[in-house]
Amino acid sequence: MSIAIRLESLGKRYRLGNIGTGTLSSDLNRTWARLRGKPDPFSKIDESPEKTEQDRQAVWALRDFSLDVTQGTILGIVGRNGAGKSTLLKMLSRITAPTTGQICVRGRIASLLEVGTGFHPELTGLENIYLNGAILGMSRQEITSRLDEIIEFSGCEKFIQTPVKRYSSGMTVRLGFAVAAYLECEILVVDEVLAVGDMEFQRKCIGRMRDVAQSGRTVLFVSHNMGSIETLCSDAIRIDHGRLTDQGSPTEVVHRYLDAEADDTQKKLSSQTSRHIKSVRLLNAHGESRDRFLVDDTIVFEAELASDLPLDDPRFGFVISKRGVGRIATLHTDVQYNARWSLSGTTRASATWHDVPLNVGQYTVDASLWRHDHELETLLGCGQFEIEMRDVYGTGSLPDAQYQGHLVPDASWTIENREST
Ligand SMILES: Nc1ncnc2c1ncn2[C@@H]1O[C@H](COP(=O)(O)OP(=O)(O)OP(=O)(O)O)[C@@H](O)[C@H]1O
Repeated sequence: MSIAIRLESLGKRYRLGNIGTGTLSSDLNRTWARLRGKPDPFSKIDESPEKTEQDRQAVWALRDFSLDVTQGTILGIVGRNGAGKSTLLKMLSRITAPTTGQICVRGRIASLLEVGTGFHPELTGLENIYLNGAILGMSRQEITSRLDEIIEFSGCEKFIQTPVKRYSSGMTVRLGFAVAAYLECEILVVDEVLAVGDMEFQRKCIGRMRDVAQSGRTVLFVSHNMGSIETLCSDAIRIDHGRLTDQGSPTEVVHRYLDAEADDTQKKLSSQTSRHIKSVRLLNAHGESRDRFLVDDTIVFEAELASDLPLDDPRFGFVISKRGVGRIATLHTDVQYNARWSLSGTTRASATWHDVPLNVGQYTVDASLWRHDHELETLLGCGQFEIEMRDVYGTGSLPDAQYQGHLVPDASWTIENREST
């Protein structure tokens, strides 16, 4: 098989803006010092003197990145937030230029990155299809021959003469995907598109990406949804702090990634000095340490508690909060454990939350130990986890956390038609 993409020692450095000091006079002082070639009077004392000013104001989003992708591969790209995945795709799509290294690509690249990238908001859906086709170097006739497929896949036929700025984010993604997947290209680059849109749309996208790869084209696919990486991709890589850290079959790469993430959380916890709450772990129903779950999964919240002196009648609990929303639920011995207990030596306390009905999102866990009304210790954010989507109702329609709330209720409907008399 021939090589479709070759990346050689690729690197991307972003320059960071100078953050203000907080007062106008200090900002002027800093500028005056810089103009005279003097050191910044407000620099932090732990900044190492060997680092140049340029180093300090820059972040390497991707560094020394070399990779060959063979034609016809569906390459899954995993890595935590800020690892450098989008930067890689943006460089491939020529949205941003590399700072170092080389990109050799055989063929045209169609990409679907953030929602709406590549669309002109004032132009209609139809005009945008022609615009994107023209950017890929297709003739008007070639684009016209693909038009029906694109419009049908997008499901936007009624609105195809409407400016894209009036589209909902779901419609924009559907049209964006259709344009990227049906226009003539040899390489398709897709960033996190499945996070938007419903189950039916996801199925269609996955099917289409498979078709694209079967016709010998190459697909690069970034997702935080490990399930879709495993089912869709033929190969996978992991990026960590801008570097390529793993490569192999999707199942192997995903498992090693999840294990490393779980280990990392554990290390962070053990570096916190705490007197009583020694560690907090999240486990799945099989007792495996995890920080990603699906809607309706069972999650076990487990803490190791310690006390030099025996402690009678302690009170212990976990508070689960959703990022940007606040407290969502509490698991607490006060209300859920109906027996007396004590803390002596090391004690393991675990709360099993069955069929967790939390909607997609990122959650944090605080742990708190009390005795009577006296707070002994609270660890804020000592655990975190992510809930990923699952078709819990088997209807193909998913509740969107933004519109339908943060819970996925275990509900069923009865609808009866009464004869009108
Ligand atoms: N335009 C920019 N200016 C400065 N820094 C940037 C810019 N874009 C990205 N970065 C930084 O580069 C690093 C890699 O970011 P990137 O968006 O590629 O990560 P990612 O793996 O795609 O993350 P996510 O999964 O959250 O989308 C991060 O530290 C980010 O803050």
